[in-house]
Amino acid sequence: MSLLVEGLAKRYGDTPVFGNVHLRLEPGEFVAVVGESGVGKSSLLNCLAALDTWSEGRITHDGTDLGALDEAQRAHWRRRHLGFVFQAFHVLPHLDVAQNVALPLLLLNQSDDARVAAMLDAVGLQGMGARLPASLSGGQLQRVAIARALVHRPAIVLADEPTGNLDPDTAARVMDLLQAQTREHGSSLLLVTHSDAAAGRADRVLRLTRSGLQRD
Ligand SMILES: Nc1ncnc2c1ncn2[C@@H]1O[C@H](COP(=O)(O)OP(=O)(O)OP(=O)(O)O)[C@@H](O)[C@H]1O
Repeated sequence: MSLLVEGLAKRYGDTPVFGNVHLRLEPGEFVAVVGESGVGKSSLLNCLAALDTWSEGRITHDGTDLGALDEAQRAHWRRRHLGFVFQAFHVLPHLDVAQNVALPLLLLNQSDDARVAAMLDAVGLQGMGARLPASLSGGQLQRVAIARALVHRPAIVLADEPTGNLDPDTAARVMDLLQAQTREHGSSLLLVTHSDAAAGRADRVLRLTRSGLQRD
């Protein structure tokens, strides 16, 4: 069930962003991607999530060539295999906490209130399911986002600067949680970060430059 990236290149129009990116993300592995601002880390993550297209190369997951899927098939692949955590949380403001966490299961026709409640417990938000996001702190919102990214037990969790908006203590607690939860579910975790503290927790740290992705 590894995610394999071979010779990936990304351009926006005629402007190259990165090229020659190779990566094998193994089940259960935690990889951090670091790199200068603007080098294309978020663009790479969007390619890995099949949210954006790439200019050259191949991404395969468990033998499925993501580039060969049409839009509907990509969406299906994302729903089934992927959890995504963003710096800006991206919880839906008009849904309550439990409804936000339940969303991936709903989209898979696998609604499971007990699983949602267990996930809220696991991230320390027990009893807060009926609260609206506007009434939560940044750390609490990021825990909602982590619960939502993991509730459907995805094989791959992609996290783009998930602690970027949090103070150091809250960031450390959110990272503890993200690591514990991905470990418990056997998910691979790919984390894009500017934080040395967050990167230092990873099994491997890779640096993205214009010419590829290398061990830091
Ligand atoms: N949709 C787009 N169209 C054109 N250029 C884009 C687009 N998205 C990003 N870029 C450019 O591609 C480059 C890489 O951007 P990206 O956000 O992936 O970098 P990053 O490494 O994640 O940066 P940061 O660490 O600051 O978040 C930047 O020069 C950015 O301006």
